[in-house]
Amino acid sequence: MSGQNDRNSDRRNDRASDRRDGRGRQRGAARSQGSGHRSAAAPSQRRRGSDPARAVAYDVLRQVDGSDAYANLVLPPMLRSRSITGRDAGFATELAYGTLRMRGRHDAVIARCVDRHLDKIDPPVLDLLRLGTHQLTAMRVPNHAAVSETVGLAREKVGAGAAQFVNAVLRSVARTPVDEWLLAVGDAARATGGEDERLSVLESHPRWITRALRESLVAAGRPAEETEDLLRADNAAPRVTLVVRPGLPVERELAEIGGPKADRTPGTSGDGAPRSAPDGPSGPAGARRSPRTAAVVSTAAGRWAPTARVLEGGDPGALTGVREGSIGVQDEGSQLVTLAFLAAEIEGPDERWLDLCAGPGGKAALLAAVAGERGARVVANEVQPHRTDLVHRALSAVMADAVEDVRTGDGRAAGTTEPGAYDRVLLDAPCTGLGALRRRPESRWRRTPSDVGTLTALQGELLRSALAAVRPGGMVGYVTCSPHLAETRFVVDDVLRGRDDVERVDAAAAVRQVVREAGGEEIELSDRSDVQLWPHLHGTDAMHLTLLRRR
Ligand SMILES: C[S@@+](CC[C@H](N)C(=O)[O-])C[C@H]1O[C@@H](n2cnc3c(N)ncnc32)[C@H](O)[C@@H]1O
Repeated sequence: MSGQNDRNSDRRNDRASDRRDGRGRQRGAARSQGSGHRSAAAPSQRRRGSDPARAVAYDVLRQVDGSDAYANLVLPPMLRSRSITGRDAGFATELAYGTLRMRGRHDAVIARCVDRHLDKIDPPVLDLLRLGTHQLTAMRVPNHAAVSETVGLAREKVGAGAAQFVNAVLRSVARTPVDEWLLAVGDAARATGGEDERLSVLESHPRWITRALRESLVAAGRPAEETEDLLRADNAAPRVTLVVRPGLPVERELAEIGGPKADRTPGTSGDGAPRSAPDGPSGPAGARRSPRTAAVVSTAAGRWAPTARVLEGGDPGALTGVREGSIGVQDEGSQLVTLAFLAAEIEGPDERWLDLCAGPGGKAALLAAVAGERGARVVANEVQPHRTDLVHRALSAVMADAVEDVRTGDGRAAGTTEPGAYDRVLLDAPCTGLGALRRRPESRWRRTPSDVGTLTALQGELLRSALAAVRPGGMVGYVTCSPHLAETRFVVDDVLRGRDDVERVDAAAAVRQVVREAGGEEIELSDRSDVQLWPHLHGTDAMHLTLLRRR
């Protein structure tokens, strides 16, 4: 298209975008003619320039790229400070997180529309191209709104010259239908690197991660073809799951979440009626609707853990229970492995438990809540002082008797300084987090294969320490939120090699017991004694659990 045509088309687009709101939704005639609701702000204070939601997404991308920030830590306060709420907040979140997750695929598309290597494009300009490409290929934003709003943002952020470049590239992206783009970049990737490369580009994962996930799936007895489902699950926003910490909630808090977990009598629905068939009137299997209507948020029972409630609507931050700590936000897989660790039986006293790597305290709070019920005590240890503070906060609602100590220390020393001092030790090890990629949109691009080597060395040292800190007959739970074989099976095999004072315990049986007692559906696990959960199969993070008993 000639420059003149581009400019004419620009003007047409500008006119078109006048009749649409920032999301690309058609505005009503009265509204666009100015007779609709207007803000009380003076004209000079009304929106000028770029759309605030897109501006937030851009600022998040810049902080992630320029300051190594974590998107999930940067975005919520930014939305709050700019008073962006409701659908606008939802749009900004999908745009920021989605663009970060799908960066690999978007870059493959952008690369075919520019005449230079992407390294040669200024990072802020490249981020604008990614934002525009995400709207054009992965969101239901009309092409003209996606282009004109992103170009408007570009004018504001990087100047008119670079905005022209953004305009030209995004128009080029918009000219080809999405299916054709996917076919083109997929075929090109397959031609250079085979099926792994095609999947990696289309599902936007670094190739080494695709390979590692496929190997872990196959080792867990799953078909290699499931890799695609797993990668797709990493690209979907996870549902928010609450943990209702046992023994703590009072009636008011249960009412706030729209239905007490106490109603989860095995074999009945949430209101005590017989359980309906999966996907029957009560919704998907296990998702029983609450009978209460005046709740602050709407939730359904989790699929596996008796403590889990899946958020269906509302802001968990508005819950008294979340503010006071009797309810938390926690992946259901994390809840399940923690409860399974506690369900595995040990002989003798079961009174003193250690959480060796406790920060920020999600599992420690669940451990301590159960400890309160069982008359046990928890010591929570964390190496980073600022994360120890978070553990203190997470434990704020737990019965004081249930928490013996919260301390800052190197978990590798526990086995030497406190040998045989605990009945149970949970090691939720620092790991690559490859099992929680859906939660941390940028992390797949930050992690490198060399992280695996560094972390596995640390994991091995921590596991040796955990095994020394537990008494003979006591239980160690080795947990990671990574399914990478090097961080799971190989670390455990390596530590146990040549030792006859440790036996493996059937973690799968412990998980099944928790699920059964909660009245959940049958859980699909491999026939191994260790447990690997999967986002595409279980709807949880890919948590790993190995249980080990000291002889
Ligand atoms: C996977 S996170 C634990 C998550 C936590 N269990 C929860 O559920 O909230 C691992 C933690 O181990 C901590 N860590 C790393 N090296 C450690 C060490 N040598 N000793 C103790 N903690 C360590 C990290 O700072 C991080 O907070």
